[in-house]
Amino acid sequence: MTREALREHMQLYFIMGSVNCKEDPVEVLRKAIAGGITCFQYREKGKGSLQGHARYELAQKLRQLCMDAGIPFIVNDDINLAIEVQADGIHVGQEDEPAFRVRERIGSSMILGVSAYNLEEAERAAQEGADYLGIGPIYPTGTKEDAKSASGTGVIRLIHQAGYGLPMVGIGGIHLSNAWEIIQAGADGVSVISAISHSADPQAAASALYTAVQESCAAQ
Ligand SMILES: Cc1ncsc1CCOP(=O)(O)O
Ligand SMILES: C=C1C=NC(C)=NC1=N
Repeated sequence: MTREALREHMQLYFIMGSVNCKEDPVEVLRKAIAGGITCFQYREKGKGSLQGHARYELAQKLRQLCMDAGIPFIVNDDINLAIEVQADGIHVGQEDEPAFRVRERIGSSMILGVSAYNLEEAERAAQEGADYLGIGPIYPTGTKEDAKSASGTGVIRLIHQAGYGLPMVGIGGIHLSNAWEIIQAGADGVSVISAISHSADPQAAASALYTAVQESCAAQ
């Protein structure tokens, strides 16, 4: 996938695992896709997350939905699972395996996403061959227990101005009301968990977010 195609897919990047969903994760993803998400990450983490065969089974089902919809299916942290289900990509955080080692394992065909909290981490990720950056937490979030303190959109502006040219999304506490600020700061899109996964109507939530991002991009 070209960098520009990937940039397009970064517009509305939904992330979730069974822990983040009140109803069946497969149904939540189906509705989110119907609402217009442009990328999906399977992040099965935290208390009560699935392991072993159940984890693999769910990954396979979610991957099939993404394949049918033509959107990238990314796996968080679990490189073995990503390879096993032939995911389109893998996303790693700063406390996971170093990006350059992940790249060695997955080769150049898979998408490699890297989390960055500040300019220094973004710089290192760019040097180590990341295909896109996830910057955050931007706003306070209750979804990731060990999240660092919310940095605000300044760090997105800083990284955008550094001009690495990498597609990037903001993440952390992003909702309909603040999505425009992420784009205005220079990100190519927004990444959300609870704004969609906790919604009573994931399709409507995704659709409204997608429209907000589209309008913000047009205003840039
Ligand atoms: C995985 C992750 N990384 C930084 S914040 C976060 C959680 C984002 O969840 P939400 O969109 O519900 O705030
Ligand atoms: C922590 C994360 C930051 N950014 C993205 C896109 N995914 C993540 N899991």
